[in-house]
Amino acid sequence: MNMNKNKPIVWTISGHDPSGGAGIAADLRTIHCFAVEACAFITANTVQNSEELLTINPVDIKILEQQYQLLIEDKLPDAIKIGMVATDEQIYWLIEKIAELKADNVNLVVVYDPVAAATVGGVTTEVTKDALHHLFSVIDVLTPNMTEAEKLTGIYLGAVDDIADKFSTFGINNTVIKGGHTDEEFCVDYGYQFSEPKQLRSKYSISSERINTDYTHGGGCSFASAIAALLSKGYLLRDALTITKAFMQQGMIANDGRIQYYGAFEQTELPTKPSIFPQIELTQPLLSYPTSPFAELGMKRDGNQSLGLYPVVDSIEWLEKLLPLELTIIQLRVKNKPENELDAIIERAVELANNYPNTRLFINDHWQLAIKHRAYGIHLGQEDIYQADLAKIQQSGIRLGISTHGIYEFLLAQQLKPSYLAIGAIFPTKTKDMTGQIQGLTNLKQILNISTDIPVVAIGGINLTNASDVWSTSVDSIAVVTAITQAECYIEATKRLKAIANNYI
Ligand SMILES: Cc1ncc(COP(=O)(O)OP(=O)(O)O)c(N)n1
Ligand SMILES: Cc1nc(C(=O)O)sc1CCOP(=O)(O)O
Repeated sequence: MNMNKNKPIVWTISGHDPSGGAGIAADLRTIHCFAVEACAFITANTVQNSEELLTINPVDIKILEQQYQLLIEDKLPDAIKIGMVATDEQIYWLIEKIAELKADNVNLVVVYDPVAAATVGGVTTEVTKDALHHLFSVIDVLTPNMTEAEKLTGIYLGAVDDIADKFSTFGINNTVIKGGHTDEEFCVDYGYQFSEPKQLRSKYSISSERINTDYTHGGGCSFASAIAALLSKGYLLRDALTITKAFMQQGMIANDGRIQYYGAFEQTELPTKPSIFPQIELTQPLLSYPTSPFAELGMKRDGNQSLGLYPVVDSIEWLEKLLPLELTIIQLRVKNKPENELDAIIERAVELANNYPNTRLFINDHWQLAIKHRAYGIHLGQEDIYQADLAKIQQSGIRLGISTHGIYEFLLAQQLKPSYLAIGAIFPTKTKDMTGQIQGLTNLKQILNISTDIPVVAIGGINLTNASDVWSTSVDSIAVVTAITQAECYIEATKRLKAIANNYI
C-alpha cells in the first residue's frame, strides 16, 4: 500500500457509452465530485447515442486481467462500483478478483448497479441469471431501480419489502431500491439492511420532490458511483444515501424544465445547500405526534441562550461536585440503576439543580420522571423517540434534546423540532461503543451547514486538546464525559474547558 495516498480510491467496472451520458464517463465525473480517486475498468464498448443502443461489445478478460495486475500494485480500491458486466466469463473473473481483494481488505465495499442485468434498450447482454446470482454473493450494496428490481426478482406491483427480502435470499444484505422511475410527485428511495444472524430487516425511506427534467441519462450510474465514493470515505450507507440523494437532486435542478431531450445527468459538486437535502421518513410510527416545536433553551434567569460546556455525568455525587462550577447546562445520564431507585435519584437531581438557577439540568432517557419532577430538559437517543410520548413531552413545556449519529439521523430528528440536537461521536471515545459512527470535524461541519436555528451540541471524544477545533466549527455546545470525570483535577479541567468555550461563544 502506498503510504502517501491521501484520498480513498474507487474502482469503477462498467461499460463505455460513446454518447458520454452513462457508464464509465458518468462514474468518473461523479467520483471526482466527492474528492475520491477513480480507476476504471471498461467491460464493454457499447454503440449507442441518447436514443438507442445498438451493440454491446465485450472487452476480452485478458485485458481486464492485465489492468487488474498493474492496478493492484499501487491503486488498491477502498470501494468498487460495478455497472455493466457484459459476459458470464467477466462475471466469474470479477467474482474471483473481488474475493482476492476482500481477503486482503475486509473493509472493501462492493456496490452493484444492475444495469443491463437483463436488457438495455432492447439489446440483451450475454449474462445468465445463474452467473448473476453468483455475483450477488460478493456484493455488499445493490442499487436497482424499480424496473431492474422487479425483473431480477420476478416480484411486481411495487412490493418493495418482498423484493428486498428476495434479494437477501440471494445473499445481498443492503439493497437500495430507487423510486425515481414513477409518476409520483415525490421520488422515494427505499434502503434495506439485513443483519446477521437472523436476517433482521431494517428499512428506511427518503424522498425528494420530482424535478421536471429529461437530463437524466447516466443517473443510475451516477447514483451508484456516489454511494461507492461516500462508502469509500467511511460513511454509513444511510448517510451515503442521504448525501447521494441530495447530489442527484442538485444535478437535476441544474437542468430543471429541460425536457424532450435525453441529456446527460449533470454531476455538479458536493451538495451543501439545505434545501436540496431529502425528507427522511420516520422508520416507524411515533407513539404520539407533537403539534408544535419543543420549548426553546432559554436561560432560566436572563434569557441568554448560549449553551457552552455541557458535562454529562452519571451520579448525584458528580452533580454535587459540578453544579457549583457555574455551568450553563449539565446532564444526568444514569444507566443500569434499578427502576425503584430512579425516582429518588431524579427527584434529588432536580432539587440540587434548582439551587443553581443558571444551570439547565437535562435527564437522559427517563422522560416520565423528568416531567414528574420538573427537570429543565430531557435527552433522548434516536431509538427512544419511538418509545417516548413526544406530544406529552412537548405539551409539558420541558425541553428536549435528541442524539444523532450522522446526517441521516440529524435530518430525521431535525424534523421533530427539538430544543437541541446532539451529534456524535466526533472523535473515538471509550465511554460508549460508537464503532463505525465517528463523524470527525468534516462531517460535523457538513451537518452544521444544513442545520436550522436549533442549537447543535457536539459529543464524543472531546477533550482539552481538541476542544478548540470543535468550537471552531461554530457548534453551540460541547458535551464531555471523561474529559472531566477522569481528569486529574475535575475542577481545573472544567475551568479550562469553560475558558476555551468562552473564546468562541
Ligand atoms: C448531549 C448528549 N449527546 C448524546 C448523548 C447520547 O445519548 P444516547 O444516544 O441516548 O445514548 P446513551 O446516553 O443512552 O448511551 C447524550 N447522552 N448526551
Ligand atoms: C454518551 C455518548 N454519546 C455519544 C454519542 O455520540 O451519542 S458519544 C458519548 C460518550 C462521550 O463520552 P466522552 O466525552 O468521554 O468521549
